[in-house]
Amino acid sequence: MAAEDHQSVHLAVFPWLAFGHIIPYLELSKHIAQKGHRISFISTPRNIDRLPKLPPHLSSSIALVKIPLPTIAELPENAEATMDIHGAQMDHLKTAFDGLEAGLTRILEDSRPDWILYDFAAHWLPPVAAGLGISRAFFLNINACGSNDRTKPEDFTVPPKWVKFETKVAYRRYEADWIFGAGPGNKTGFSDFYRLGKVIVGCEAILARHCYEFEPAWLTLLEEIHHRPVIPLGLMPPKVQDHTITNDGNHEIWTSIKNWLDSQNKGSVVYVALGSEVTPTPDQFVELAYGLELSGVPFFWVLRKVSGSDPMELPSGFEERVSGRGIVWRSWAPQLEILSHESVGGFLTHCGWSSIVEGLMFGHPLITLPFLVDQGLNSRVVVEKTTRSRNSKKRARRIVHKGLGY
Ligand SMILES: C[C@@H]1O[C@H](OP(=O)(O)OP(=O)(O)OC[C@H]2O[C@@H](n3ccc(=O)[nH]c3=O)[C@H](O)[C@@H]2O)[C@H](O)[C@H](O)[C@H]1O
Repeated sequence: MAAEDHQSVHLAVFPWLAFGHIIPYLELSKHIAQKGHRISFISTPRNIDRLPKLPPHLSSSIALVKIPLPTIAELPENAEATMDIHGAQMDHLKTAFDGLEAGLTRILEDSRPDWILYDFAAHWLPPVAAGLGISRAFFLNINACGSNDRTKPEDFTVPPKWVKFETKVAYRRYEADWIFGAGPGNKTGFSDFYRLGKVIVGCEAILARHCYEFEPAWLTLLEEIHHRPVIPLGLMPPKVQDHTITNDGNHEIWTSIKNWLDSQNKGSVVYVALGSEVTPTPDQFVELAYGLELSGVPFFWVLRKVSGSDPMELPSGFEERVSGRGIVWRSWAPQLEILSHESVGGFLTHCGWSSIVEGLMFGHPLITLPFLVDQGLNSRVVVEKTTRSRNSKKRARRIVHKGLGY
């Protein structure tokens, strides 16, 4: 709603620490600021410093507010900026995130925004905001089917009993076990689903990075089971220029990557990336390397540097054997730029929701390799939705762009 139709409102925006959340939250903040409203975008200093540059005309409407993450001995120095953490360290990161409660409460007490837009992890936030008279919305930037809670692993391997429409979207048993393993075993004792349940119960509206054109059933179900308005925002396909993480020496990086892509045949390269939170086990990692080697196709593999776990060694002689045909990239990659290059012809993805949207917006065939959280569901939803039609590439592009009226 444009501000001139109503008075301008002030929204505090508080995403989870991974860039798969931060980027869509920042995109949404820009759309809202564009309508004449004021934003306080809150995250840790390192994440704020790495945000893509704001468009000059919005910089006065979007305040970037830094809130230092409490230091936890078990966490590497810049854990939230790189997400190069795994297993128990993710639990420690969520404990550190919970340690932001006092600082965020002070920010809200001082600035008194009209609304706060928050993410799945801040289970403690709704009562704090309600106590200050601040209205609350939860921005669900994962697939709508990822938010339906269950109570034990086996419940996850079939669609929930309250789903009345035909679907095969459910977890594999190993994915369901991961969810429970990430829950009771972790330091804070909260599983992601516990956090999700608390933030949904505590909000007055759910904004969803989704659109009825992609699939209406889960969105409608969300409203029915949570008895709250669900506002689909569309799939929010980002613009390349709005996506570039700053101060990572981007221009030189992109130039070197582009030169290699330019040397490959059109549509020949498989782009391989597992988002900002996934750390494969050493065995999974080696299997992925052998798979790429045996495929015989050119590839660009974004390889997560892992801290605090077993060394992730590539099979001996791997890089020599694939030299010239495959690139192993060991730091943050300009993903959107790479996906936009004409030499890329396929995307092997962990099925993080942002990566799926980005793969679909360029009409790339997706090779789905889900690992955790909602990724298994995202994989099944995409397969269920985009393989039905004859020309799924065109349909995928159309759905993504129609979703936000692009
Ligand atoms: C939403 C949810 O949060 C997490 O997202 P995660 O960061 O892992 O993955 P994406 O959602 O693809 O988001 C990753 C984002 O980082 C960008 N990127 C990543 C790596 C890189 O080297 N360069 C980049 O530009 C990428 O373009 C995308 O925008 C969980 O997985 C969850 O499953 C997912 O649905």
